[in-house]
Amino acid sequence: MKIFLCRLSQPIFIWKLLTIKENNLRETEAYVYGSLLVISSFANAILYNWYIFNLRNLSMKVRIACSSLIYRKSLKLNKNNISKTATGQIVNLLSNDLSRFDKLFLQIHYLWAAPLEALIILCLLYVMLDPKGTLGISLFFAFIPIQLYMGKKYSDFRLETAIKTDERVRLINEILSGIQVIKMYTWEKIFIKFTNSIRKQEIRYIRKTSYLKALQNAFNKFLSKGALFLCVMVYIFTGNRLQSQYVFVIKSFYNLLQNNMTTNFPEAIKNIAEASVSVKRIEQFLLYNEIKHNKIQEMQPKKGVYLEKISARWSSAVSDTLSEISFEATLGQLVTIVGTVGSGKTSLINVILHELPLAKGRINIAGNISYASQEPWLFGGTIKQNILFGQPLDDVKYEEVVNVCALNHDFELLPYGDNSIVGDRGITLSGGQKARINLARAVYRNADIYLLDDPLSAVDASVGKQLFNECILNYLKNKCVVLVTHQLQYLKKSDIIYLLKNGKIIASGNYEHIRNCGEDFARLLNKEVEYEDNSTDNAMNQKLLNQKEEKQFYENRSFGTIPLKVYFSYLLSGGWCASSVIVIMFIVSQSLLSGVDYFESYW
Ligand SMILES: Nc1ncnc2c1ncn2[C@@H]1O[C@H](COP(=O)(O)OP(=O)(O)OP(=O)(O)O)[C@@H](O)[C@H]1O
Repeated sequence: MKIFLCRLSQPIFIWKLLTIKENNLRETEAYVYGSLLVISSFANAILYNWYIFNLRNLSMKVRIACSSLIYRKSLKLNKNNISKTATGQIVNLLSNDLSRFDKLFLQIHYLWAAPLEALIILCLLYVMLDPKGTLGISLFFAFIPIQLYMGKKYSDFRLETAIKTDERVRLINEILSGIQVIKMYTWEKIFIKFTNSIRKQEIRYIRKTSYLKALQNAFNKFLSKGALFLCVMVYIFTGNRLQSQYVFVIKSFYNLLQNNMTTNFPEAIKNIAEASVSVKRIEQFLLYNEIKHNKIQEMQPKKGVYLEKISARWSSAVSDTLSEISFEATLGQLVTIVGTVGSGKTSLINVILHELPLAKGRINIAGNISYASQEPWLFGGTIKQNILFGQPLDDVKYEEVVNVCALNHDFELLPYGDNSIVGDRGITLSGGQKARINLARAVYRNADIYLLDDPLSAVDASVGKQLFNECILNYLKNKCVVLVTHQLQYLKKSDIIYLLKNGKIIASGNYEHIRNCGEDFARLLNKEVEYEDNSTDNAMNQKLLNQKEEKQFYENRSFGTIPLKVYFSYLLSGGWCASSVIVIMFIVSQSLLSGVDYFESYW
């Protein structure tokens, strides 16, 4: 409000100074108005900067608060919803969507301040000069519905762009995380095609937004000059003699309007429209279901996992992934889950972790859980940090875990042992090494229940045997261990085996019992062997095929600084014709704008 008063008072003081003679003002009064003009300009500068500083501060706080909200939410999402939310979407929410708040806060007050200011200027012109002086302002008001319509269009385009950006960022993330595989199989061209096609769709919406922006800018430029022109013409054609003070004061009022009504007001509408899309996207993300942790029910005699006739599905569109499953694993037991590929073993582990919500049945987890996922996950840091995962270092325990997970030999081979950095610009580990570090992280954590999802698949037979005997059978002997495996040779040592088929338990009990209860178990054994043979053959064939392709595909690589021709090709990427038109239009429009200003001063 104070800024408002400072800005509006300036043309009034200018008017008073210009009409000294007509109003027979004394010299001291002229000094007073002159000083007030300087003071109001100075106060305006100070207050405006203070206002912007506070708004930026506020928008920064809101952005940080929302970032941490999204971050915390992403940690609480259950797996079902994580699969709906690609990493790309979260990255887009954190970067693109939240950045809309910065602009929104800077401009939001113009939504009410600009029309109010226009209204006050309308009254001032009416009182101070002539009713005709107000005519041009009506042009500003006439354009408000058009600007609101454009705001709506901005919001539509923003939503479409955001969806396409999500897709593109997700694809790029996947390409980056799997770049080694892509390069190994020489799939670069296919992925370049995918990326280009998604990028093209994204650019289509960005282009529409840019056209709208250009149209709005053209409107705004026309509006400010057109309003002044209309006002002056009406004044002359109604028989008045044009005086310089009249033009000067009207122009300074219209300059204020030009800033607020033709720049800040439409920007405010555009930013609100874009931010409302971002708010909806963030809201949708925050409303995703979270992992629900059941309270430990102490009535169970022993710590462990108890599932009673549970059914669960990943999405309502598919049939039950798991149906009518009763499962029990208690402290001191090694419980093994076996079954063909896709039979629901990992899904069962996800039910225990509360990642997959139950459709039916009861679940009771007594004790805390440590989990080693089927796909090893490592973060950028040392191997030691990956194993400790924030837990305090206990040297003896750490040594033991490294031993039982058969990592000692690997540490000897690595340049800095367990202090070697993995991930970005660090060393690249083999699949087996990653799997064992993943297992070591789970084992190092002190828990009652250990859920180990197929940790023995990525290692060779002798290391697998060592892991099973030393880690699972010996080190974790007093714990409740739930092991998912395809390695049927280890089943003899299991206390209970659950045989899964199509999401149902078709047999459970000890090894002898399972072996005698039907032919499924024997068939499973044979299938596993067949599958492994086929998959090896397929991998070999694929490799040969790719080696053939590799002969035709050469990778280009350059060194040194970026050559000038790269900048030129960037500038001309829209085509010679479009690029030349842009340059010519820029020169012409700038000359016209400067010409208008020159003509105004001459006139
Ligand atoms: N995150 C997920 N979102 C949606 N569906 C899933 C998800 N994880 C698994 N499924 C589906 O659930 C079914 C069972 O898969 P699951 O991974 O549990 O099998 P599995 O027995 O562990 O297989 P494998 O031996 O290959 O690990 C499959 O049809 C799979 O497509």
